[in-house]
Amino acid sequence: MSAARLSRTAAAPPVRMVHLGLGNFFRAHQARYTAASPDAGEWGIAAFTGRSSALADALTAQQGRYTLVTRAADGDTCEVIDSVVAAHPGTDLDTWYDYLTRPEVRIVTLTVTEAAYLRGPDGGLDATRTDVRTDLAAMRSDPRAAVATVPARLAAGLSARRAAGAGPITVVSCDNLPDNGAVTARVVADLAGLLDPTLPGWVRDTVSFVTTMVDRITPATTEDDIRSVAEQTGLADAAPVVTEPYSEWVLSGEFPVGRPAWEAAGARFVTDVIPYERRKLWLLNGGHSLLAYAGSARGHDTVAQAVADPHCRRWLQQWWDEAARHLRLPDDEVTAYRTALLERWSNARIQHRLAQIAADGSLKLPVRILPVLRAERAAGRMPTGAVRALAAWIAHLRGTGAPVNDAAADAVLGAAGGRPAEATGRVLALLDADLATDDALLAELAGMVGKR
Ligand SMILES: NC(=O)c1ccc[n+]([C@@H]2O[C@H](COP(=O)([O-])OP(=O)(O)OC[C@H]3O[C@@H](n4cnc5c(N)ncnc54)[C@H](O)[C@@H]3O)[C@@H](O)[C@H]2O)c1
Ligand SMILES: O=P(O)(O)OC[C@@H](O)[C@@H](O)[C@H](O)[C@H](O)CO
Repeated sequence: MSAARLSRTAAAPPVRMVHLGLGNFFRAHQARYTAASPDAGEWGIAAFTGRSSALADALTAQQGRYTLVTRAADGDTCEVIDSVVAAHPGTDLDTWYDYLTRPEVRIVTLTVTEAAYLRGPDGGLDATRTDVRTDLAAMRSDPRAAVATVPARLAAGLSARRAAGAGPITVVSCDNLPDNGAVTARVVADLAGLLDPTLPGWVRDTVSFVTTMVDRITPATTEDDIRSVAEQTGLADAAPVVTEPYSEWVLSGEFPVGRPAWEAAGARFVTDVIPYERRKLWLLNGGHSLLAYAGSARGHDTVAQAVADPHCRRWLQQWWDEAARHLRLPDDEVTAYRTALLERWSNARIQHRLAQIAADGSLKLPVRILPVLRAERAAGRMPTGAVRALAAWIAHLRGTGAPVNDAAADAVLGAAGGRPAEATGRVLALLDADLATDDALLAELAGMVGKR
């Protein structure tokens, strides 16, 4: 007998939120918080993929519903999430503009990866990029053009909202970037200013950019996951999501036109998100990046395998000791987070691939590792844990461990070849020109790269 399909039995909530970056994390996190809020019946989400239609088609066939599998070390819990009421391919710009011009649509959330913000060396939009220039030209000839980049989709959508008089809206970035609200505001304002000098002022007065720290380890779905969901639930779900039990969402900023009661589902609203963000970006994401390069170089495929390796675990503790010195949080809170991380990562039933985490190191290491490295060097110390993470990444660019998949592959691969002493200097200069003049650091780094 074939399994029953997932479908909606009650009326879908009205669309009042739009999401860009329909993938696994959004479905394990923001969509789950929304579904678990007491006012879920008022807040439906229309979600867009980056470009492709595969996930949008699969979800449309299930009326947006999907199974969220919370995978603990000792078993699974399956629940059906129904806050996503429409799923669209990212290329469907007509529908994107349609939602953004509706006054009842109050929130846009984002999980588009670090690379999608298209920042230049000064942290603002890199307007020299071909894709940005192409979008800009298209927007100038048609305000509802089929633009491709995330800053252009946001700026064009907001411009259409202004033209429609649809009023204020809140944009919530849920990507792993420090101060992600300000980053989003900056790239949108930069693009808006190039399009129409009056648009940045309207955006500043009308659009609230909220900063968030998001945490829930959510790997890519496998064929085994799809089979296991059918066995456990008796329902045929083409697009389930597997996630860990731990979940955290800390937000800071205004929602002038309302939001779901996410706090009732466990989210926390604070005035300063920075300490939480650093704790997570340095300890979890920085630790992940270290394991992605150093662990895959030792032959491991998953986080759970790497963290079970005493060498990797020692390197991790060394990195955490260095990072912890610069966190503005009570020691016991940091210790508890470290303990929780080891427990989370040791859950071998979560198959989090090191190759997935290894992608885009050129964008991740500056955020996850370099702030600690700089602070340690300024204090006159040589932070071996941070240097090891960087050295393992450079070795990965030179062919060790997980395959290279990086938004800046041409530049970093070009710099990483040749003798370790010169290669390390060239690669570091791409990340931070000042650090690349630190001779003691370069010698330490080249020594570690040379050993691999
Ligand atoms: N997976 C996790 O454990 C996790 C946890 C915390 C935060 N995040 C954040 O969420 C992001 C997405 O993770 P995921 O697991 O959902 O990945 P995913 O691959 O399942 O989905 C990513 C989504 O972003 C879109 N996208 C990718 N590049 C884009 C681009 N350049 N422009 C527009 N859209 C683009 C994709 O098309 C897809 O819709 C991460 O990069 C990270 O910033 C993920
Ligand atoms: O999702 P990315 O590619 O930014 O980073 C990979 C992992 O470090 C990340 O997904 C973590 O699992 C996540 O941030 C945990 O909350």
